[in-house]
Amino acid sequence: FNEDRVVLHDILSMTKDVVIPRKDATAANTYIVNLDLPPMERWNNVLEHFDPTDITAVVHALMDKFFPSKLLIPILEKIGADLDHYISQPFADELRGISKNFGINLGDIVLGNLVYDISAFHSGLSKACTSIVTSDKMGRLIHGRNLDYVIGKHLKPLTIQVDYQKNGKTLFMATTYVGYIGVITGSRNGAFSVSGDQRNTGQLWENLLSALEGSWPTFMLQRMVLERAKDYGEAVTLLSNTPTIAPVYFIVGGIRPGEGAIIVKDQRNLRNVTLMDHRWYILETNYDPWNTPPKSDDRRDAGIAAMNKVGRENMNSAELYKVLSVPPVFNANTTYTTIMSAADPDVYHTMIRYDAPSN
Ligand SMILES: CCCCCCCCCCCCCCCC(=O)NCCO
Repeated sequence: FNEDRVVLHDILSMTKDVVIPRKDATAANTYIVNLDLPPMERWNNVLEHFDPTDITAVVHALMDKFFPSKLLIPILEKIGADLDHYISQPFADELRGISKNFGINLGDIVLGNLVYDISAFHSGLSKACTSIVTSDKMGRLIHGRNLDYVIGKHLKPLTIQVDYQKNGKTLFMATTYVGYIGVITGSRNGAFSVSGDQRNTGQLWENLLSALEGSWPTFMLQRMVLERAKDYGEAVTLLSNTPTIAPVYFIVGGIRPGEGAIIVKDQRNLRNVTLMDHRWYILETNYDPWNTPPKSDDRRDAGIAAMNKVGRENMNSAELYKVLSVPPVFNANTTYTTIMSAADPDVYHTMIRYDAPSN
């Protein structure tokens, strides 16, 4: 019966008049995280709306993907539970709080939060993600990103916006998956926006050495910078000069014309910074700006073509969303699209891409 269904689906797809119904993209809900609360309590307000077993399922699915040997999982969980060696405060206690208050294995929650740092190195694993900082006709900067990742079917229902507050006021906005306390996408009002794209270079042992030397878990650094940096310049300096466990591309947008940067990082050191300057947009996927992307995964040229087709005169949040919806920039692994502008908090918007093309 299942085989028949697959065949029928294929035939219908080939018939031009028949439209296969697809799910629609859905706006992500926003939850407040109060940074004035003790770290152990900060995430209660979020986690109480979700089923903790969904978070454990995500971690196990990720481990299955990256470390297929089941024997490794309890060992990795044990290493993860020893978190004070590689995670500083308040992050260590936030993770303890999530574990204790919601009955999630501490090793699991730690591993889930370090999955980027133990999987971003030179490997044949699939990659995808696109970040764009662009100016519109008026010179206002808008920052858009697609977060593409494996196991999207588990991650989409856990996609949320977080309003990080201090003294009852928003300090910065972020988009994340429930249980993931680092920031991969975020914007600090009146200051800067930032997104991280995966960079697969170097070897796993370099990540491990970097962790032993006390480097930052990559996306906890992004969150720290959103909490501490007062403006675009300070953000670029901190993101460029702080050692991370894994290599990464940090894409930063500011609030003034020309304030855009692609920061290329090795495990410990800064590799290169490309500034926006007089260009009207910058675009990064998962390849070094000075290299040609592989033919098998050229989201860069597809994105550039889509941006140029819109043109600076017509660029706005809706058009940027459309650019991020052009295949293969938009692909089977796209979990969410966020559009943000540090100059205007009302722009911040995340759509969960239930409408992504299937594999
Ligand atoms: C306990 C937490 C559960 C959720 C874990 C989710 C982990 C998500 C890690 C995402 C890392 C994103 C990297 C940047 C996006 C990108 O470039 N993707 C291409 C690689 O596939």
